Amino acid sequence: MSLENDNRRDEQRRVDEVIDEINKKVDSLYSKSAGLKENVIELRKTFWDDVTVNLDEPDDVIETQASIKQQAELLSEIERSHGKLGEQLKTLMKLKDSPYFGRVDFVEDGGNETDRIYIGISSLMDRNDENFLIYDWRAPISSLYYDYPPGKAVFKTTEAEITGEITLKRQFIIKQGIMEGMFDTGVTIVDQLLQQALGNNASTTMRSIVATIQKEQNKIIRNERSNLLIVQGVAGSGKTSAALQRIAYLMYRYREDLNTEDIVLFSPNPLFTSYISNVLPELGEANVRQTTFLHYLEAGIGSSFSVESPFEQMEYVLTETNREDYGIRLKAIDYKSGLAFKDLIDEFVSNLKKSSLEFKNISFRKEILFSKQQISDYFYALDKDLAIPNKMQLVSEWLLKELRRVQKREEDKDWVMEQVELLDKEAYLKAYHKSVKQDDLNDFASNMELEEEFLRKEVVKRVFSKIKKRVKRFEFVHLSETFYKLFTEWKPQNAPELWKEICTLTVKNLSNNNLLWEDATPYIYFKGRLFGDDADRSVRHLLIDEAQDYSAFQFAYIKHIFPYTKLTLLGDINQSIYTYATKENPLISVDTESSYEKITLTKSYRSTKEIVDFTTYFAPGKELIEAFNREGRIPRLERLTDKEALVTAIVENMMELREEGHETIALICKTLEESEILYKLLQNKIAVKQVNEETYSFEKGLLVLPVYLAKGIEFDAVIIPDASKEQYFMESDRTIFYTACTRAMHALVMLTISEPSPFILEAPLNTYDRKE
Ligand SMILES: Nc1ncnc2c1ncn2[C@@H]1O[C@H](COP(=O)(O)OP(=O)(O)OP(=O)(O)O)[C@@H](O)[C@H]1O
Repeated sequence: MSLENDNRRDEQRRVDEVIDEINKKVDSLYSKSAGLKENVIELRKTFWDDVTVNLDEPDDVIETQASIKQQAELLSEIERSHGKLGEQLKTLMKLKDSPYFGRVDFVEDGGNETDRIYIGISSLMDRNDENFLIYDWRAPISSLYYDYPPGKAVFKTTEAEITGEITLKRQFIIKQGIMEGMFDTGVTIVDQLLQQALGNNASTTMRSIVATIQKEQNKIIRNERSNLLIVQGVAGSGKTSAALQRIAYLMYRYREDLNTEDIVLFSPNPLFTSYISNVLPELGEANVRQTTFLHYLEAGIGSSFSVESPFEQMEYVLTETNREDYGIRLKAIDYKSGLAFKDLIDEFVSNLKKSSLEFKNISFRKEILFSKQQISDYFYALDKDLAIPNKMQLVSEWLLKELRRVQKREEDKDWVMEQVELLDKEAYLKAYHKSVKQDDLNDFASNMELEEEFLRKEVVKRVFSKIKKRVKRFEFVHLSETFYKLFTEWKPQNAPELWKEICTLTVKNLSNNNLLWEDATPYIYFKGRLFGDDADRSVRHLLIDEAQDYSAFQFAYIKHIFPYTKLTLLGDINQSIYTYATKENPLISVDTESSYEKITLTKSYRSTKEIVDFTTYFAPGKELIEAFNREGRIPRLERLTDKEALVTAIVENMMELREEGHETIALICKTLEESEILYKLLQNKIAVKQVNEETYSFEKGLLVLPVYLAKGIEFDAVIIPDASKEQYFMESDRTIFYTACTRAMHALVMLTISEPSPFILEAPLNTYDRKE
């Protein structure tokens, strides 16, 4: 006991010393930063003093511009340095609160000195910049902490592999500079700390997990060699957490040449985007580009169509079962999600080389400058062996040349003078200077003529620049009309079953400017095949969360447009709520040609042992699911007599859960429709908030939402308001029900008026409580 006390005292002393150092660094940064701030203020005040302004002669104008540029660059350089100091200060303030969370004592083979390695969210050197007081958790040496228990261990630096022995492994809980807990550990990361972290209430934003990263998760975070990294992890195994720490790791490892814009994260919905938005800033990193796949596609599709969201498609599949064309739509979704449809599009595109491309007239002031027929003739007269995108380029160049000719002709027309009057002051000034410069020997009258000529040119140039821009974007092609032909005139060789009916349905939607979700990726793929190089070279790393919900076509498209990007796919095949995704999904099978690495996570950290044990019985896949040993109350199934009793039961359960200390309680429904009906029933009885596709963040309390919007998110307690046989019965409902149940951290309550879902009955009676 006394040794333990001594150790603790020593460690607290070290914490105090490190905080002392931090304080000194903070003071020195403050004075530097104050100096820079003064510089900025001073420079802003005296900005114009050091600029030589002279606009008399053209040379003087150039000199003036250079002088302004120089001064502005100086100012922005100082401002940048000021910003960097600000970031350093922020990190130091975080370290001051909790300088580190772990320590490993390491003796390198062949040496006899023990290195004490303290690990925190950022590195800190001593005052002479000689020794590390704290190592960044991402430093190569820190992996010892995550990967090994005491004993033989090894870590890799960029140059070598260092072997040795860990003689001590210690974890700390330090808050506001005070050591609140300290554990020496034999296993990788001691359960006690993880227990504490997981026992907390759910939060409306996700937390970072640096102090308790598990060995398997560390493999994902630090993986550098794979171009395609696939992570299959059971519900709550820390896939999203690992993805975010991985981003932070990459930002650190490649800090010299990786910017936040080089990394993109596709998340399932905007609510989720806001849910995870805190993690990277918490780790001292700027947020990367986070978007949804829908958003990404919409940007490329433009305004010609309104694009159905994956959730609208889901809602249709779940609720519109009585629609006449329901069966056809399911067939269409199934077919268009697969690679056979991609091949069909390729076949159609090669057909377009011969005929059938639709073009648009290029008109100007109600006059057709180039008719669609003219453009088509030009296109089809080009060398047959050229690829379509090359031909598009040639057509565009031809049109631009022709447009320059028309532009010249238009300059003398009457309409131009009317427009000249509407020009801004700047254009007049420019024209004046040009006319003076060009002929200063002329008399005043001829200067006026020159000026008018310039102004006319300016007007026509402005108008034509818009047309030229559109030509450069190949807008002379009627893309939607050509796509439309895929489903109308064209007769494919390998048409799928019910192709005619699928076409009728597609045409109906396209004619109403609706692009169904299953058509969105094919459409943009088709666009790329016609217009060419659509590869996105700006993205170095793309991470896709909830990857099980992407179709084979979508994956193929992603690989096609990000050919040079390293991909990390994270998902759980047990949670594929879109049935088509289970086919040809890389989480299950990847073609053997491509090199990839797969990491499987089997331990679930989110839910209590009771919830994991119960849900494992009806998990759709056969993967091993291990519960983390954290106890809670047993899941409960309540059978009620009618709607009124159901509402009462929701209110009562809610009160009870609140009393138990749960703060975020979610009523998870199968569909949006169900959640809207329930919301109306509850609205006047209890404070409840509805979450829909437009919800961008949520607060603590009682929420009602459909399961597909709860994806990736967790709550203290989950109530399934209709866990009946009618609601969750078909095999395709299994993943939905499983996903809903696994959102719960501490408590799960299922309510039903009629017979309970057969999935619940697959679990033995001792894994849940039944209240009749
Ligand atoms: N190593 C860890 N230390 C502490 N908490 C962890 C750890 N790993 C996971 N967790 C916690 O477990 C919960 C689930 O993690 P996360 O959401 O990342 O899992 P997931 O695999 O993405 O889940 P799902 O697929 O069900 O959405 C989170 O609260 C997360 O903070």
